[in-house]
Amino acid sequence: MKRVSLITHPLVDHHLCTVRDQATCSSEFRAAISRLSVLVGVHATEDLATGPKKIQTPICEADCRALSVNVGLVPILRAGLGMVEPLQNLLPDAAVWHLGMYRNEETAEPVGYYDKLPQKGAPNVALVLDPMLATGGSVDMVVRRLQSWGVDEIRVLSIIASQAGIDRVSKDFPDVRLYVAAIDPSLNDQSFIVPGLGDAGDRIFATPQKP
Ligand SMILES: O=P(O)(O)OC[C@H]1O[C@H](OP(=O)(O)OP(=O)(O)O)[C@H](O)[C@@H]1O
Ligand SMILES: O=c1cc[nH]c(=O)[nH]1
Ligand SMILES: [Mg+2]
Repeated sequence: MKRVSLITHPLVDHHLCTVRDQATCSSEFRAAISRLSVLVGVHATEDLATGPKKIQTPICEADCRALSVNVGLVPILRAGLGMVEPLQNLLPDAAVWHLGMYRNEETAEPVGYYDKLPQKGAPNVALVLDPMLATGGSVDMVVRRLQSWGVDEIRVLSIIASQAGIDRVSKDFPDVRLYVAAIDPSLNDQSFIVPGLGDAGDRIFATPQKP
């Protein structure tokens, strides 16, 4: 099983230029995040289980295949919201389970602030959505929560990950698969990804970024 998939595609390269560029406005940033999410999402779903399904076409009966697993989308608020619609377009029947989390600015440790997961009804496969995987602390917390909920298989979809974040999540959760459009080499002293793209949540929602 491949644990970390770096999606390589000319369109990934092209749209990464847009999201990295500090001159990109918020609406163009959202559009590029959406396009990148589709490219990552197609790869992250390419081996989902399917089963046979007979379909009556206008001409005759056809032997088709349909998804046989229950897939849930788990965006990490806020920035993960930018990846929901493109993934819903690929998986129109998927439930969306929101988890709210922000990083403490001094410690970069994640702080949970929204979690309404019910007791039961965990999906077979959860696709965790967050454009940025920096220290890996937020994803670590979310994976633990989803495991305690009873999700069988967890896949993390990010646009930009740091090498340190990937190493941390892979070490802590060898069964969790990661799908990313870019792996950046380092973190700065505020635990922002370098070169990265800045604060994804602020750029998606046009809220002022701290210098
Ligand atoms: O890997 P980590 O070090 O945990 O960092 C990544 C997290 O930080 C960002 O969220 P942020 O705290 O900026 O919240 P926001 O999405 O509301 O802007 C980002 O969207 C991830 O959730
Ligand atoms: O580089 C980073 C790190 C965390 N969150 C972001 O939005 N960007
Ligand atoms: Mg943010």
